[in-house]
Amino acid sequence: MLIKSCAIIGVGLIGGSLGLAMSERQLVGHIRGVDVNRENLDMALAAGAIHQAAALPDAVTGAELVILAAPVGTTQELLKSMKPFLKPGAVITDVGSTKKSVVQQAEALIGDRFVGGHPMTGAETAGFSGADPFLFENAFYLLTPTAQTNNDALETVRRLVQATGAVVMEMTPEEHDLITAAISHLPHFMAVSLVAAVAGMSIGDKAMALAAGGFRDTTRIAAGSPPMWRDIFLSNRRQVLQTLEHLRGAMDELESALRRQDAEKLMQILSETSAIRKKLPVKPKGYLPYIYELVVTVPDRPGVIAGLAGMLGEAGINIAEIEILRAREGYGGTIRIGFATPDEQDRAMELFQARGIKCRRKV
Ligand SMILES: NC(=O)c1ccc[n+]([C@@H]2O[C@H](COP(=O)([O-])OP(=O)(O)OC[C@H]3O[C@@H](n4cnc5c(N)ncnc54)[C@H](O)[C@@H]3O)[C@@H](O)[C@H]2O)c1
Ligand SMILES: O=C(O)C(=O)C[C@]1(C(=O)O)C=C[C@@H](O)C=C1
Repeated sequence: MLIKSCAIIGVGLIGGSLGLAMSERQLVGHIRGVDVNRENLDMALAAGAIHQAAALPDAVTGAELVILAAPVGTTQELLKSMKPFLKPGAVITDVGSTKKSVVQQAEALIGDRFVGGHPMTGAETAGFSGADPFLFENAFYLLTPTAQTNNDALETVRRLVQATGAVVMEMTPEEHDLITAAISHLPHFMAVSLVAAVAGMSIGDKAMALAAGGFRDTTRIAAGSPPMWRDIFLSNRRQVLQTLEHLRGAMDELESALRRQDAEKLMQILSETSAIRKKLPVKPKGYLPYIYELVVTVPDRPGVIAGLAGMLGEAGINIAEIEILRAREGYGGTIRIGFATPDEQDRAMELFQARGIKCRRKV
C-alpha cells in the first residue's frame, strides 16, 4: 500500500477509473469519494472504486492525498472549501486537462503540496459508467511541477501514477497547455465545428445518416462532456486561439490550392501530411504498448469465435485483444485479433491458414 487514505473529488470517468485502478491494485487503504451526482457516487461505491461516499469537507479530513477530478472550472471553489480542513502535509493533485491556471490557483491557495497532473487518456463518455481500471495502462500521465512544488509531494504522486500502469512525463504547465491545445483541444474545436457545419447544411440529417468512417472518426470526440470542454476551452483560451491560427493557415493553403485547381500543390500537401500521420506512434495507450493484429474473416456460425480462441489456446498463443469489426447476420463477419508479440501473430497466421481460415495482417 502506498497511501493510507485518499479522497477523490468527482468520481466520473477519470476519478472513477483512478479509484478502480487504486483499489484493485491495493495502492490506497481507504478511498472516500465526493460527487454532486448521486448516481456516479452510487456506481463508484458499488464497483469498489471508493470505499465510502462522503461530502466536503468531511471527505478530506485526515486524507493523505486529495485528487481533484471534476471539470477544471470547479478547482478554485473546491480548493477554497477544503483548505481549512486539509491534514497538514496532505498532498493535493488533479487530473484536469489544462494546467497553468489550475496550478496557479492551487499554489496561491494551498502552496507547495499541490502537484498538477493530467492523464493523456480518456474517452468521449462522461460519468462513472465508462470508468475502467486499465485506462491508465501505458498511457502518458503528465505532471507539471513548478519551482515551488515540494519534492516529497511530487514523488508521492509520481509513485502512485506509475503504480496505475501509466508512464509519467514532467513538463512545465506552460508547455503542457500549448501541447495539449495542439493535440487535444484544437482537435475538439475542429470536431465540434465539423458537426455544427454539417448539421447546419440542408442535407445535414441525410448526410449524417450515411456517414461512414470519415465523419465518424473525425468527430467521435465531439460527443464529449459539454461542461468539461467548456471549462477546458475557457481555461486554455489563449493557447487554443494560438493553435487555431496555425490550423487556419494550413486550411487556407489547402483551400487556395483547390481554388486554383493546382493538382501538384494538392498532391504535395496530401503526400506530406499522409507521411506525417503514418509516423504517429501506434497505440501509445491501451493495455499493451503495441499490438500485432490479424483480421480474420469467418462465417456467421454460433461458436465461431470460441473455435478460433480454442485453436489459439491449444497452440499456446495468447489473445491480447479481440473485437468484432463487421458482421452480417447469416453470412459472416471480420474479427480483429491482437497479439502482444510478432511471433504470436506469425504463429496464429500460420495456424489459421493451415486450417483454411482467411486472415491477413492488419498494418
Ligand atoms: N474525459 C477525458 O477524456 C479526460 C481525460 C483526461 C483528463 N480529463 C479531465 O478530468 C476531469 C474529469 O473529467 P471526466 O472525463 O472524468 O468527466 P466526468 O463528467 O466523467 O466526471 C466529472 C465528475 O465530477 C463531478 N462534479 C462536477 N462538479 C463537481 C463538484 N463541484 N464537486 C464534486 N463533483 C463534481 C461530476 O458530477 C462528474 O461525476 C476534468 O478536469 C477533465 O478535464 C478528462
Ligand atoms: O477521447 C479520447 O480518446 C481521449 O483520449 C481524450 C483526450 C484527448 O484529447 O486525447 C481528451 C481530453 C483529455 O484531457 C485527454 C484525452
